Amino acid sequence: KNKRSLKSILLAGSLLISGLLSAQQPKVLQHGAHRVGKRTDVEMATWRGYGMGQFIHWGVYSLFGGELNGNYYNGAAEWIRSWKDMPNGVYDSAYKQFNPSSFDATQWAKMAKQMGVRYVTFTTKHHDGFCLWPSKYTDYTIANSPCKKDIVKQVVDAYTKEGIDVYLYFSIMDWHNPDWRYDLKTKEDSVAFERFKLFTKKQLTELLQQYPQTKGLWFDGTWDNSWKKSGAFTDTLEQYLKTLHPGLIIGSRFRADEFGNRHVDATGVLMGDYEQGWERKIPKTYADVHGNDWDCVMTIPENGWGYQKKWLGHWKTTNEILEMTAQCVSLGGNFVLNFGPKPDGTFRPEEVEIAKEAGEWMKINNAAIYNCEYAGWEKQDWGYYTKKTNENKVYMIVFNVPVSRSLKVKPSKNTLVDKAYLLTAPGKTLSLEKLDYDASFIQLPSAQYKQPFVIVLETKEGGEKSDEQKAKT
Ligand SMILES: C[C@@H]1O/C(=N\OC(=O)Nc2ccccc2)[C@@H](O)[C@H](O)[C@@H]1O
Repeated sequence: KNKRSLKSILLAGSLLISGLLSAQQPKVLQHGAHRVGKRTDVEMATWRGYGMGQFIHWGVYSLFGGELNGNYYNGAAEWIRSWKDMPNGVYDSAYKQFNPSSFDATQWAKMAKQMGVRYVTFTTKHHDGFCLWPSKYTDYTIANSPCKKDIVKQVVDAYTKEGIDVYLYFSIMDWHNPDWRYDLKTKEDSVAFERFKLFTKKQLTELLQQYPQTKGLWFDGTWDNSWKKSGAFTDTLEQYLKTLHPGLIIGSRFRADEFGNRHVDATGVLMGDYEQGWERKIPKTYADVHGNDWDCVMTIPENGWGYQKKWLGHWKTTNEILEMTAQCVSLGGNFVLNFGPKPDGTFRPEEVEIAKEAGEWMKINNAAIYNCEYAGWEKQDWGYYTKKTNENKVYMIVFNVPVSRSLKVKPSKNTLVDKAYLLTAPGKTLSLEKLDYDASFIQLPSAQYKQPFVIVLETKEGGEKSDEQKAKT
């Protein structure tokens, strides 16, 4: 009798515990992702084909360039207001000196066009709360600086005129707004943050209404508890913005679900139109992107997005930047390079040089970057494959020529290479030496390969047998 009752107690206990555990795993989320898999509309297809983009961080922080009284801030220059050696009064009055005498949005847009970027993400308001457009909802804007110009409008108009799509960076975290909260611990916190959420909605509405050419919003400053506790609000706000601006593209850094998860909701689905977590890092393999759209945002120096008087450590060469671009496109993403204009509105000479050199390469080789996707072929040491979307063309972007000058090519299953030639010499077919069932060597003509270059592989179905067919022979 005792044994039986003990058994029934244990059984009841285990049912209770498993019930509680399963209660923590939500079956259906109210405020999680509303779509599984990639967006399939034309706006997102355009975004997917960009290949290369430009990021621009510009604002009051640019005045300091990471330095104050001869001392350098040991962090990202656009965070200098948070430096313990920066008296708030000094930073918060600095906007009265913001007067970029050499700012010329058309020049910026032409440099970007020459570089070959297809989209730009521009800082409308960074964490410091200073607005580069004349917002009606705060005095802390460009309208009350000596500059007075509507910088956002000039950038949107100039880049759009050059055929470069514009995305607006917006920081939710706003150090200047007294209603901003890092966390919601008290009733007062919640009352203030309700005001802050309304302020945020109003500013985003005015950005989309005043700059309707905008293709998307790049959100930042959404990692604090106050925002993570506002999952329902972020969901409602995202749906409101997309209703206000059909086709709008918003990445995964915006939303939180009702459990405070960001980027990926409690059921493991990405919230947002693309993964926005690849910041200064690139996925190693295609598996790492989990079938999502994504882009990588990258600084030229090791870190730091706003103008920095001194670039600490290593800054990337043009070839490194081209290789990162090829690497991102080869894994189905876009590569976005950041520029930090100086307070006067001009760029550092290193940035101008990189834009020029990258542009010279892109002018010749952009077929392997624009409207290309993951090819699914086995990666080889010589470089990266990209595949032209909706065409039987695979590109080899070659960075490392082996001493043998033989480049190994192993097409994906049931794909044959019909023809191979240098992108710059389509009339001269390259010889393909069959190695075994599924690989070939392309023998490069003897030459000095000083620059990365592209080989075009025209493909067709057939050829390589499947494993079970092989087994029969
Ligand atoms: C693009 C950068 O974005 C930021 N922060 O990004 C992140 O916090 N990134 C992040 C954090 C954790 C994981 C992955 C990315 C900003 O603070 C910075 O000033 C710059 O605007």
